[in-house]
Amino acid sequence: MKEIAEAVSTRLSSSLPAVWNVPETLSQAMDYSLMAGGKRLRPLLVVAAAEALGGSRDAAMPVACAVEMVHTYSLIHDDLPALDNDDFRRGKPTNHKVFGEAMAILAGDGLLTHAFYSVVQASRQQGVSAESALAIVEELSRFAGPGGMVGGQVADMQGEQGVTDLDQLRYIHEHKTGDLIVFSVRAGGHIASGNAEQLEALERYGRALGHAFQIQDDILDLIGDESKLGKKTQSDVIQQKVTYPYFIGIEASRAEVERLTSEAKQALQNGAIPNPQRLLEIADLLLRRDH
Ligand SMILES: CC(C)=CCC/C(C)=C/CC/C(C)=C/COP(=O)(O)OP(=O)(O)O
Ligand SMILES: O=P(O)(O)OP(=O)(O)O
Ligand SMILES: [Mg+2]
Ligand SMILES: [Mg+2]
Repeated sequence: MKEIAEAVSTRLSSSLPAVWNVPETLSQAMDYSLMAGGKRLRPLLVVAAAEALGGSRDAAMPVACAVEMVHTYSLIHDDLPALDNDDFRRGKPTNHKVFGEAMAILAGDGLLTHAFYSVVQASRQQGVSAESALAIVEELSRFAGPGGMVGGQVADMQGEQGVTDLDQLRYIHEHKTGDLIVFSVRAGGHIASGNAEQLEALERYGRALGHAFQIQDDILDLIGDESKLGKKTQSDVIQQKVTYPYFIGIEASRAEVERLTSEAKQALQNGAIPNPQRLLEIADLLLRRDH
């Protein structure tokens, strides 16, 4: 897993073609957050899902980088004063604290658009079929866009201002966090030309994993270690956010993370996925994560 994360970092750090003459500050701002020490979970899921179906790591790499670009843009914008107004992320000052708000907005815009360029490179450089690339572009727009992550972020923001019930909270989790995780595993499936049954199994895995992941994120915001997390805890309490622990308490939230983790693993065990081992390990790893 470390090896994959390193390969992703290497490719990400050289992903803007030199001939484009990108303004120096813009590429620095994009690089700053791309290289700030993320866990590379989503790229790992793209690669692991592709390999679980016998696809190649090289073919998965441009799409793995694309999802990390979208994820990174979302964190830069999430931290802006107009949204969560956070000063630290991954132990470092947030993008707007270093480059200013205007440049942070534009660095996010640059990452989002460049992600689609990177998906196309899977086809141009790695021989992923044009049809698979088209499916991946379609799903990236859907899962990251208004019907996906952006919609979830809007619901999250509106939830801060009004009443949220458990159903609405599930909607927020499903979209703001779950959809990019579902995208990641489905994209890996497309790279390996998976069939409908395989894509469905990967989606069910990703759905349960994404939900578990956000509940764990909310637990860590309450009781995690700031030095491990690299950001201030208690931000949900301060912003009066309604979270799983708020509704059902920490112990029940933990139990829910465990239940969802086994649900995720179960989804891979009906024989549709030939090599599910790494995906199963990732699920267990996330269950135990402390940052
Ligand atoms: C449109 C918009 C602004 C959307 C923002 C959506 C948003 C902030 C969702 C939160 C997702 C989440 C739990 C991130 C932490 O990921 P992680 O623990 O994998 O982070 P890492 O990359 O630092 O490891
Ligand atoms: O800042 P994060 O990554 O913990 O996400 P959220 O804003 O969804 O709490
Ligand atoms: Mg937020
Ligand atoms: Mg935030």
